[in-house]
This record gives sequence, C-alpha cells and structure tokens, in this order.
Amino acid sequence: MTGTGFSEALRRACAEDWNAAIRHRFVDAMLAGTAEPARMRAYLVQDYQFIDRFVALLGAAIASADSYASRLRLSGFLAMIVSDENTYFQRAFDALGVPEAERAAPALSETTRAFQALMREAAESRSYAQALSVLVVAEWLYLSWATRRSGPLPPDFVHAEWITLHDNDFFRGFVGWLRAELDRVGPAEEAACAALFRRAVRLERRFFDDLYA
Ligand SMILES: Cc1ncc(CO)c(N)n1
Repeated sequence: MTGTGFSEALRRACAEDWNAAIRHRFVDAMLAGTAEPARMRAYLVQDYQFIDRFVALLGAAIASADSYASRLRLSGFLAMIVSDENTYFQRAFDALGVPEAERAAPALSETTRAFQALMREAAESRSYAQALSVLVVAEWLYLSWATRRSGPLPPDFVHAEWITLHDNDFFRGFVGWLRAELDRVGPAEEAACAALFRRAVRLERRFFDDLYA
C-alpha cells in the first residue's frame, strides 16, 4: 500500500483518520470473530444503505469513465457487488433476524446520511476523477483492514465472509487498478479530488465509531 502517486499522497494526507479506521476496535473484533451479533447487525443494516448509493456511484463512474476498458473493469466489479456481496447481506440478515423493513428502509444514522450525500455529490459531479476519489477510499480502506488479519478466519460466516469479500485476489487486483485510474486522471482535478477523499476517510472512521457511541 506504500509507494508514490496521487492516491498514495491523498492517503498520506489523511493518515490519522485512515489508520484509526483500519485499526478500529470494531475491525479488530471482526477479525477475531468477537464482534457481537447486535453490533454486526447494526453495522450491516447501515452498510446496506451505504451500498445502495455506492452502486449508484459506481454507475456514475461507469458513465463518466474515459474508455471502454475502464467501463469493463468497473462493470466487472459492480457485478460482484450485486451478486456475491448482495447474497452475503441477505444471508447475514437472515442469520441476524433482520426483518424486511430494516433491510429496505431502516432509520439512517447521521453518518450514513452524510456518506450517501457525499456519494451523491461525487456522482452528480459527472467527473470520473471525482467519482474515483470516493470509490478508492471505500475499497482501498476496506482492503487495508481486511488484509490486517494474521490468524485463521473466524468460524461464523457473518465475520469470515465479510473479511474474505475484502481480502481476495480479485478485490486486491481491482483496488490496484482503481488506484492507478485515480493516479492517472486525479491530478487534473487535484483540489476537488483531495476534498472528496478526505471527507470519505473521515466518514469511514465515523461509520465504525458510531457502533460504540
Ligand atoms: C462504509 C463502507 N465503506 C466501504 C465499504 C466497501 O465497499 C463498505 N462496504 N462500507
């Protein structure tokens, strides 16, 4: 995750919040398999609403990308989110006893609302570089926490599969490519990209903090 380039410079400028997020006690609990069902439930219910806007933002990135090769790569990732990741959410909601109403339209936390607004703003910019700035944070930060694991996977699939969805060769390859895209097109819109990136990193940290508020 080290090196030079635009994405790495943006991450370094937010190192404190970035590190607080990827080393969060909720992350430690998920990696150890000790995150309580009630906390996983609260997290996943909010995260499913995050994912809704995230998919819309991916769609905006597909629309604003500057080549078919980029659209293909983004679409391949989108396909994983709406298949493997979506069935994970449904199985986890079944296991955690989350009723339909809370899957479709739960009460949103302030942080979820702020994250949705940020993703909407990035999407509506119609700028590929600005869409990428938020996508890179979401995916790179999740790869960074998931790959911190040193021990065996936890026994409960609710923990284990959430980890493996963010720690596998396909995901690693996609995050590397996504960063290279931001490195390529971001410098032309440096200030806007840096501002979106910073806000996204802060919100990632708050998203975990909320679970202990
Ligand atoms: C809040 C948040 N950030 C990033 C990801 C990774 O897609 C996620 N599922 N949720």
